[in-house]
Amino acid sequence: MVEEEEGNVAGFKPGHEIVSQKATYTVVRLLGEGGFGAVYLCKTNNGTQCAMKVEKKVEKRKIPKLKMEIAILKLVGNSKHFTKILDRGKREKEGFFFLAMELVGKSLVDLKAERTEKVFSFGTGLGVASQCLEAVEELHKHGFIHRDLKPANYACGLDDNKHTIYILDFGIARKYTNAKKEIKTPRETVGFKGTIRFASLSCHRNIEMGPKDDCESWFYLLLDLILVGGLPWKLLDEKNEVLLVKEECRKEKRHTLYTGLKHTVELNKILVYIDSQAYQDRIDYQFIYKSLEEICVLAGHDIDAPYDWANRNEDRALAGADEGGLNEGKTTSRYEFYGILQSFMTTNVEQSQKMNYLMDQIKTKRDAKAHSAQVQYYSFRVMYHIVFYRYRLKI
Ligand SMILES: Nc1ncnc2c1ncn2[C@@H]1O[C@H](COP(=O)(O)OP(=O)(O)OP(=O)(O)O)[C@@H](O)[C@H]1O
Repeated sequence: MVEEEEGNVAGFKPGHEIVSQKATYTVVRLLGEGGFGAVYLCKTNNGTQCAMKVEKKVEKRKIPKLKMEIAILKLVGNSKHFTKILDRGKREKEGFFFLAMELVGKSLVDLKAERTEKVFSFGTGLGVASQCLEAVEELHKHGFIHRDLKPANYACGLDDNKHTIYILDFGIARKYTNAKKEIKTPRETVGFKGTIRFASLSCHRNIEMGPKDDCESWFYLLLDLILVGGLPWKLLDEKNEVLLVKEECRKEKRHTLYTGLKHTVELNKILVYIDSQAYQDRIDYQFIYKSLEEICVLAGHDIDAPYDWANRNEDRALAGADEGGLNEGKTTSRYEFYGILQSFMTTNVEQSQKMNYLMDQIKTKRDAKAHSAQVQYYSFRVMYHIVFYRYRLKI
């Protein structure tokens, strides 16, 4: 995410207790870290598990990001695609805010990375994307835009909810309507918010974002779920270079958006519709759902069929979450090391994918010299993190 990066709370070790008026939460392990905090798998005193998001109190940040998350989760209530709030509060002395919420499963990035092809099957991709949009529609209905839609910010549910997709992380969401439910007057210029790969054209151009910009990011997300080669700007990191490719994909290079995909004419109609919308426009979500369904039918799939991961039993949140993780001493360090390593690998799945891509290029002898330098760079980064954490934890 491109924004200020500080205030992480990633220091809780397995066994650490967070006490609230409602319950005592024992940290089992780190689930992930983001720009503003960390998320832990916790156990309550009655044995139930939950996800605990923690944000360090930072003087500079007058309104904690968690406040926005809590406000949104409260607003949407029991909506299908949102995690339920279990507890929330502030630990004044330790200087952090927390939000205990319903535990969900793996993120779409993790689920995709588990597949040999590194993308979902066409049917799963379209079905999942349709649910992702339902979540966004709900958010828009309540007057908020997300501004950071990407596969990492969606996850599948656990157990009976494996077929449900949840939207996560409202840290940079923004209210786009006023108290009278009217659309706010757009600001003259705005700073870049979100993630370069999934950012809308307006976001790149510092233009006020509305619901249609979430939809544009959602469309990139849909392609990211099913495109074997990834989005055309996948290997670029520089904001302006990415914008240039996104613009080209609206003109002479439109076909490069759909390399290897079927039913591209129908898919492209969705993007044409999204691109035709303006900041203040009301989105016709039904048109998009119907289009996705029709594309599925054309491709011989059922949009509601079980997803690619339906028959897998293990869940990331629960894997390795046994009592051993709470032991003292060396075992604790080892678990912590695995937790950190896992979280590093999770947050760097994109880099791993980049490495895989580069390795393929080398195998096919395309520009081998340049690519092997990049592979060396990424391998070095992974090795550095492993050595650094082993040294820090003395294991
Ligand atoms: N309810 C949950 N259950 C299980 N895992 C979760 C839950 N909420 C978040 N996570 C995981 O925790 C990690 C960090 O979550 P999240 O993106 O919400 O944090 P963040 O600090 O707001 O990050 P960002 O930098 O994107 O703002 C992700 O890997 C996510 O999948």
